[in-house]
Amino acid sequence: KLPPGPKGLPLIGNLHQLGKSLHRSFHELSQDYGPVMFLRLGVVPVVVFSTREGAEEVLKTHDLETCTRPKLTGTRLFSFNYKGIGFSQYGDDWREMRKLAMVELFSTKKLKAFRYIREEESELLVKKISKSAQTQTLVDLRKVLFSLTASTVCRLAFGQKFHECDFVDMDRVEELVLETESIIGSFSFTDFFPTGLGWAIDRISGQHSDLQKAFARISNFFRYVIDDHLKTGKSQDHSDIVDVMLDMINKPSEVGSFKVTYDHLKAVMSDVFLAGVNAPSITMVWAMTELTRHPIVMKKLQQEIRATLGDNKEKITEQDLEKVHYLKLVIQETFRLHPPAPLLLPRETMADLEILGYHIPKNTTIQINTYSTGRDPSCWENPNDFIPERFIDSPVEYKGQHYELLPFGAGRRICPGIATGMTIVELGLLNVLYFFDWSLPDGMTIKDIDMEEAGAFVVAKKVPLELIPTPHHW
Ligand code: HEM
Repeated sequence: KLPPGPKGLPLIGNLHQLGKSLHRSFHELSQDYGPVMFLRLGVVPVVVFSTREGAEEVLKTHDLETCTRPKLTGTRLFSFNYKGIGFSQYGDDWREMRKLAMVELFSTKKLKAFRYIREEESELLVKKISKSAQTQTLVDLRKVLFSLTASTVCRLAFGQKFHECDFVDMDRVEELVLETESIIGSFSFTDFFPTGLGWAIDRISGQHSDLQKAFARISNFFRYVIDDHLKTGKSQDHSDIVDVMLDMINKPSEVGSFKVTYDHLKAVMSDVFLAGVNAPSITMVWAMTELTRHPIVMKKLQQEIRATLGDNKEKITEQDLEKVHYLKLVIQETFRLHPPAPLLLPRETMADLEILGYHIPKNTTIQINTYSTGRDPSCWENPNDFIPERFIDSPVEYKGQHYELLPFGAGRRICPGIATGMTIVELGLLNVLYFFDWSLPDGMTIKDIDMEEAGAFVVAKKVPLELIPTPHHW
């Protein structure tokens, strides 16, 4: 007994029923076909789960059988043949690289040690915005917040200060991340049609050459970072994960143990670059968008922040984050309505399974639609409204234990960058909201704020959020 789903056409299955935005198409179809839905994308069977119960069954009860990733043309290329974390199948490469990143990048020790990097980068953000504030010019929040995350994450992981480095400029980095995410998120027909046919369509449509070009550009960028490490020895700031992996490549340990290669190194760089840079900045932009649309919430939040932290502080530190409770509720509510990766990353079943009374065959792609769970009226009162107060006295958190709110996923493949990502988001927003008051440009009202989304597996606000900053006078 397969789950119900829309009737497909020969060869293409249900592909014609999906729009550009997969999570929205799945959401709409699930209103007709129910919370567990079966589709066929070309030859690939897909089951979509749209409720808390479904997400919990998959990610908690069947964690081990559903924790591999499907093999796709784009993900194979950008994970250097599945040598990294995010796109790799469950197995030795994934396990070893995730373990290494947990120690060298995400451990509590590293989080504490790298605090000064996040604080310095946030101070730079304030300086940058202050310049626009003096002249009362518009700030494109996407640009400045992307620059904050990109420079923080790349400095943490690659030891590279991008503002001082001669082989990269921030606009190029943004272009590179967005181009790569968009090309990975677009369909390769090779993955959905019988071998020869899909292969031919991808060559005629240009998909194959677009993938190769984007891959060449990103590989080139990684090559620069690696060469720079080899040339200068240990990096400017600290010994980073690139240094550690280069050591492992050059001095392999005892026979029989796991052998780290350049492909592992580039795949981990690709993970950090693609998974770590965009999601925090997208979250901050959505939070600022919702706050601008809800001036009462903005006012309450800024009053709480300023009353708690006191007047005329010169600098925000990470210790301040523990004191600003309402900011955390605002971020949770932002995640509920705007999860940056609404379908998480796709999973694949490693065995035939029985889930919620349905048969799910081995090698089926599993999609968890957190866009739907975040708007499920059986979990949330007035689900379409932005109400951070709903989390006061609520046990629900974002860390993968509450299946109605899963911005970072859950289970074995949960995001390992939760703590890093959350600190960047909290610190960035706290700086932006403590030091500045924000207004819409002349002639624009709240109603004019466009809420359209863009992106395939990472979904951002499509139209830039441009606001005027004014320094706060105490
Ligand atoms: C607001 C910030 C972030 C959000 C919302 C976010 C969200 C996610 C989500 C939804 C997944 C898929 C989880 C699943 O399939 O269950 C994921 C995976 C991942 N994220 Fe994050 N992420 C964030 C920040 C970061 C940062 C800063 C890094 C690294 C510097 C990072 C590295 C990764 C990696 C490596 C994976 C793959 C995990 C695996 O497959 O084992 N993320 N993230």
